[in-house]
Amino acid sequence: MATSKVTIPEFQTTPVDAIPGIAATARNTFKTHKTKDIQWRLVQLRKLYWAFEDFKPQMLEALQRDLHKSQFESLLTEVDWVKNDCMFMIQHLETFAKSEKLKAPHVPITHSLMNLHIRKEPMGTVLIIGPYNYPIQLLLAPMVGAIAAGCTVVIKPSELTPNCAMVIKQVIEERMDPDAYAVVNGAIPETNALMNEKWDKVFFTGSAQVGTIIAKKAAETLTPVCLELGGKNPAFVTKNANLALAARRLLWSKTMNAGQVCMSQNYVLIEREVVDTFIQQLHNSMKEMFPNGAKASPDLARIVNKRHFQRLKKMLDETNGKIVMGGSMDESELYIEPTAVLVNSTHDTMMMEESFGPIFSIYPVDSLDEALGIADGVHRTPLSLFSFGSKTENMKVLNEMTSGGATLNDAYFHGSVNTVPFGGVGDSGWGAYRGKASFDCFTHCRTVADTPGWADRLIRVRYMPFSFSEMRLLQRLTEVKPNFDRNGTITRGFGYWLGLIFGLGGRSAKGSNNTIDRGTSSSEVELCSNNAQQSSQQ
Ligand SMILES: NC(=O)C1=CN([C@@H]2O[C@H](COP(=O)(O)OP(=O)(O)OC[C@H]3O[C@@H](n4cnc5c(N)ncnc54)[C@H](O)[C@@H]3O)[C@@H](O)[C@H]2O)C=CC1
Ligand SMILES: CC1=C(/C=C/C(C)=C/C=C/C(C)=C/C=C/C=C(C)/C=C/C=C(C)/C=C/C=C(\C)C(=O)O)C(C)(C)CCC1
Repeated sequence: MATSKVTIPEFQTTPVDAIPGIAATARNTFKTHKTKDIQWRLVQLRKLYWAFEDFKPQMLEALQRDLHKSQFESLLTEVDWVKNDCMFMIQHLETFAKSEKLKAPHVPITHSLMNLHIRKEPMGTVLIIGPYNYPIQLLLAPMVGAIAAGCTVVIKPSELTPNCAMVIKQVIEERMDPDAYAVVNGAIPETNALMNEKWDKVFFTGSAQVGTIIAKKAAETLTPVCLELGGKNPAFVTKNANLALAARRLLWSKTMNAGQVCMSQNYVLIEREVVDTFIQQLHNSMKEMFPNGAKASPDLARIVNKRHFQRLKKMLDETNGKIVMGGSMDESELYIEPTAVLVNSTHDTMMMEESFGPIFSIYPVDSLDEALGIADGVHRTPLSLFSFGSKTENMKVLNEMTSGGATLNDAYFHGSVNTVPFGGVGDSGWGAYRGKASFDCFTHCRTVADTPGWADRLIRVRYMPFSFSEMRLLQRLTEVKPNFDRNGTITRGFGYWLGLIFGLGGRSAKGSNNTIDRGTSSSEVELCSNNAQQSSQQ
């Protein structure tokens, strides 16, 4: 456990002129193909698991020094989190990495002899850039995915959490294969030097502003990127919500890591008639969580540095709203009390800026429709949203507004599970990771056909000179007749009525007797998810 006897080396940036060599080593190692061996990857993941166990005291101490993070939070959301990630990958890697045989309905009968399958191949050499708020988890969890996928990896921790950055460097350099994995420490010059290198994928977690710089630079070499960015996340609270529960859970979201959580709520849109009760419930929850006051609590983290402290203070100084909970702060300790501000304009600083701290606004509305309109105007594609209302109201929120992820009747619980996909939508992020999605994120799904020589006569139709009689045979085998007319309306053909009468049909409306049913929705084959992801995002 954390102790002040633990020594952590002083922060040192990596010399900029060493960076091309570090990237070249990782690229050359990938070319040796050694990281492609599944057993080799498993050994790396096992080593990482034990490194996390053995370096636990240093990690807990570093998190305490950088963010004043309590041991409880550090274990739950950083150290144990990554250990659990390692175990999940170790247990499932062989399944994830298996080639997928492609068959019907994805493959037409005419192509069934060509042994179509998807090979799961590592993308290559990847760069992972991390933020400061979860300096260990948000760097190492993607790295687990990259190791599992068979990539070589260079990681760049945030310079704002220097103790964590140095412990991570020590962990990787002492315990992992130095030719395949490396850590570069530094800030903008070092990140720029890294971005001048050619990568097979860049995985970035951080602000939308820096994410834009990274995406632009990566576009110059058509390098794919996964971006995990911030957002102005709304919470909706209606008069049908359990207000005590909503208050406790939304306060929880602003106390974990002192609200420095990209998916925590920025603002709460709440029906006017329950605003007072909700505020009262927030006070009750504050008393329960912090019986001696928030400042005295050993559990509450601090703001990472003076710049971010001043940023949050400015939001509170410039608001036209009224502080209805909290409001105290102490710069010498980088402490800000969990704070709620009642506002009445979307132009308020508390609505316009991403909080990324223990402060949030409460905005009274007359209806859920009004709330949805406001949220759409503030940020159309937030990273997360939360809805506290009746079942019907929660479904309305889900149906009418998108977000990277969402939780009903709670704060960011969808993002508190390390094995389910996590990511943004639109300008809150491109791509997803965690669980199998972490493996997919760094995997190229390569479709391969292996056409047997003896089948050449059967598939002669493709060769010139073309023959229309052979084409008619091909059409008979492959053509699927539509079960809809030119207006897009389903037509109920003879087959449908016959099926209905004999109790066989009605499940799907088939248009004509000639329809070849290849299935429409469900598939027996789990197609590699990365293909769909890549094409929808680039
Ligand atoms: N979607 C997600 O999973 C998460 C998103 N975030 C977002 O990250 C932000 C807070 O984290 P920060 O560390 O402050 O983000 P940041 O964007 O300032 O820094 C992230 C990384 O980029 C590097 N960097 C900073 N400025 C750069 C520049 N001009 N050129 C090249 N590299 C640069 C930093 O050294 C750091 O490693 C918030 O906006 C938050 O919403 C944070 C955590 C998780
Ligand atoms: C159900 C059964 C049992 C009881 C189980 C219980 C009580 C489970 C409770 C689990 C809870 C409350 C877990 C809470 C976890 C919160 C976490 C891990 C938060 C994580 C936050 C993170 C990682 C933040 C990330 C930030 C990011 C990405 C960001 O800035 O964007 C029994 C009693 C065990 C019996 C069996 C059944």
